[in-house]
Amino acid sequence: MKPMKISEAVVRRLPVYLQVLNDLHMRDVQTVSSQELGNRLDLNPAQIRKDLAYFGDFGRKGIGYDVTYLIEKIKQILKLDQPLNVALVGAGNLGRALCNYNMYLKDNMKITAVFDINPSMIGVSINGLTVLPMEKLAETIQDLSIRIGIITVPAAEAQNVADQFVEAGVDGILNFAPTILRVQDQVRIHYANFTTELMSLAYYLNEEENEDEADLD
Ligand SMILES: NC(=O)c1ccc[n+]([C@@H]2O[C@H](COP(=O)([O-])OP(=O)(O)OC[C@H]3O[C@@H](n4cnc5c(N)ncnc54)[C@H](O)[C@@H]3O)[C@@H](O)[C@H]2O)c1
Repeated sequence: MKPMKISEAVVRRLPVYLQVLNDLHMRDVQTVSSQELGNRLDLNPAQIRKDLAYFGDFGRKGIGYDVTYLIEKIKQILKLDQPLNVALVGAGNLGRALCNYNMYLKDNMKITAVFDINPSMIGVSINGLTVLPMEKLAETIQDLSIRIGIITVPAAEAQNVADQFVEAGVDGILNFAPTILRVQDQVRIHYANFTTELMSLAYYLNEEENEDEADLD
């Protein structure tokens, strides 16, 4: 059977649901209503019911959703019901911070290999991971069945690293470098950008100030 096509907006909301559900699970909460989820996420409960109804009818009227079941179901949909190995290239300031964080082990995602081009970084241990030379990239990606690559190198090097990731066989790239990457259609690229987020936030702050100024007139 062909997998169901889910809208990008829903795919973006599912990890947010998962975070809240994991938090409830840690606190031994067994069931949650769409109303409670809506309050926590500042989302309309009807939107949440609609999103979750996509995948079957798992809410029970008056009782809500079984937290453990919903976690498992969302993980299945996000394909996080099996380990997702991730490689990172660029063990500099940002790369090291991401390795030290090393994500949500409970969600099956893990940075399993780190690479750098700088000889003085090779062999350095970061949170239990040894920095490997770029020559080992293709082999390691194959051996560890790595599906996603993270790029934390300077912008001028990002395309070169993306090409090496694609050549090595990854299916997705998360790029932190401030540059647009060109890759084959079947490889998906997502961008994470702290600076542009701050810039757009600044616009809204100014807008509020402008409104305040207008109120004073
Ligand atoms: N998206 C964000 O929110 C965000 C935030 C901070 C930094 N950044 C970006 O992340 C990138 C890294 O920033 P940083 O402060 O960690 O830089 P950094 O200089 O500390 O680290 C970069 C690392 O990449 C390595 N490198 C360079 N070229 C390489 C190549 N071809 N192959 C493998 N490794 C290579 C370097 O040896 C170095 O260790 C930059 O592009 C920066 O603009 C993005």
